[in-house]
Amino acid sequence: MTALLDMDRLLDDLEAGLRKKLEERGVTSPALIGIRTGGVWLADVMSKRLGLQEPWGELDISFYRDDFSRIGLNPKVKPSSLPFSTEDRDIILIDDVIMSGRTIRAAMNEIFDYGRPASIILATLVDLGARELPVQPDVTGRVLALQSHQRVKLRGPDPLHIELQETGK
Ligand SMILES: O=P(O)(O)OC[C@H]1O[C@H](OP(=O)(O)OP(=O)(O)O)[C@H](O)[C@@H]1O
Ligand SMILES: O=c1cc[nH]c(=O)[nH]1
Repeated sequence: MTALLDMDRLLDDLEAGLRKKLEERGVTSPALIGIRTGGVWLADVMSKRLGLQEPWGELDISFYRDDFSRIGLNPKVKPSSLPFSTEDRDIILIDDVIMSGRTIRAAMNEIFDYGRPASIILATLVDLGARELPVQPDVTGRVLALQSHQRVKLRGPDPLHIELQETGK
């Protein structure tokens, strides 16, 4: 296990970036959605930091993954829970990590099944690059370049830490 980053600073940077983006876009009443599982604790933390009054939502994108027919359904999958319609809303979509972009592609497909949003701001705590789809975060805490055999796992919120994993490939 390796602590690669100052996690408090990372959260501060993500919050500051989000505040700036919301101001730029003139968004005053965003609806926040976290992607399970890594985006859920982060949605909770950011909702509090941004002082959002409305409950945030959780997306489980398992059914929307592009390899669903290959991997089938994990028994731990729970239905998504959005306590609001996304129709005409300004959405903050949040996740701990972005790499290929496939999770975000799946999340956006699911969001549109709940209604057509007015806009989406994508925020990720860590951006690993190595994109396979043209999906970029609007706000990110830190860009981190890994070697091809490395992966990271973010765990939070208490204690908030990042694990570096060697895949052996
Ligand atoms: O951009 P991508 O290549 O799709 O990778 C990003 C996703 O990978 C991790 O999720 P994971 O599938 O490991 O599940 P978890 O959130 O339950 O840890 C992370 O939390 C992101 O959701
Ligand atoms: O290293 C990685 C790659 C994708 N998603 C993660 O959470 N970590």
